[in-house]
Amino acid sequence: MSASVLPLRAGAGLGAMAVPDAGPGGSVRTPVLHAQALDIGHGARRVAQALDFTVQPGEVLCLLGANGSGKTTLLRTLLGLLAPLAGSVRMAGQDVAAWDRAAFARHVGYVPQAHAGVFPYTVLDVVLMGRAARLAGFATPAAADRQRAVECLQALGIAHLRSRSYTAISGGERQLALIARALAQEPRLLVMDEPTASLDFGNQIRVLEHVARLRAAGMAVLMTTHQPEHALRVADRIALLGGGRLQAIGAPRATATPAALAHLYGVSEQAIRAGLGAFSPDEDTAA
Ligand SMILES: Nc1ncnc2c1ncn2[C@@H]1O[C@H](COP(=O)(O)OP(=O)(O)OP(=O)(O)O)[C@@H](O)[C@H]1O
Repeated sequence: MSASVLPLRAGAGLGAMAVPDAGPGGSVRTPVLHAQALDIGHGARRVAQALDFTVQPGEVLCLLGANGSGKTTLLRTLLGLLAPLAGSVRMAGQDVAAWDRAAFARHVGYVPQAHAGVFPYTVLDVVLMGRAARLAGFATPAAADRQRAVECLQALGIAHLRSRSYTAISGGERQLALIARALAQEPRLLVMDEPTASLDFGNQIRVLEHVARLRAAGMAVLMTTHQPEHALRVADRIALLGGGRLQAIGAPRATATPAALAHLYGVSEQAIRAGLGAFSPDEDTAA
């Protein structure tokens, strides 16, 4: 993968109705995302309730939770794809439901869990779709957009796949293509649902390294993962979702303690420590 950081454009979101909020360091900034008293679920079925948290500019927030705890339901609610059962979601200070969808697509990029896809677009075409949010009306992508899409493919180490059909590449390659597509949007906030789930060890590390670079370039990232060691590696803050509540949110090593993870996943602390190995947080030195 290229070591280059994809530059972000300033002012991609809406600044109107911005609500200052205390971030992880206690500083007052306008959150990229702010969930307040949020209840989530499907139809009448409540999956989690009373969720309160922010994502700050340039912050990586990792969401951990057991299977079925509601991580995907939460992400889909934050993105306006599911209606909140109660409470609100604000992006850059404005309620998600009130955003113009084109402006929203410039503010937020979404990397869903990789799916097979139906239409045999080339990988480059799939990534170019990420540029659509930045094109006026029905304008077709310009050479600069194609160049940008290729740069995103290069950044994820899959430029060699550009002419291949999206339906005829592996699940891990599709995952990387979806990340490249979201990067091509140049969003202020990147929301990723288990981005490393189907990747080999090398690509998992590359994606985590890329998350760190995006953060350094000022992009906020909200991602779910089933691997606490990944969260401990890249997160500024970790949130634990379980039992229908946000059980904790805060600094990685103070939040994802063996005791908290044992409670979250329903296994022993000893098993957690063994599973985390060198990543096991030392609670005596937790920040
Ligand atoms: N479309 C749906 N309709 C009704 N219930 C759903 C729907 N999708 C998910 N659920 C239920 O909502 C709950 C939360 O599911 P969700 O997919 O958000 O969990 P998750 O934490 O992302 O799980 P995993 O880690 O297994 O991906 C589960 O009980 C699930 O069965």
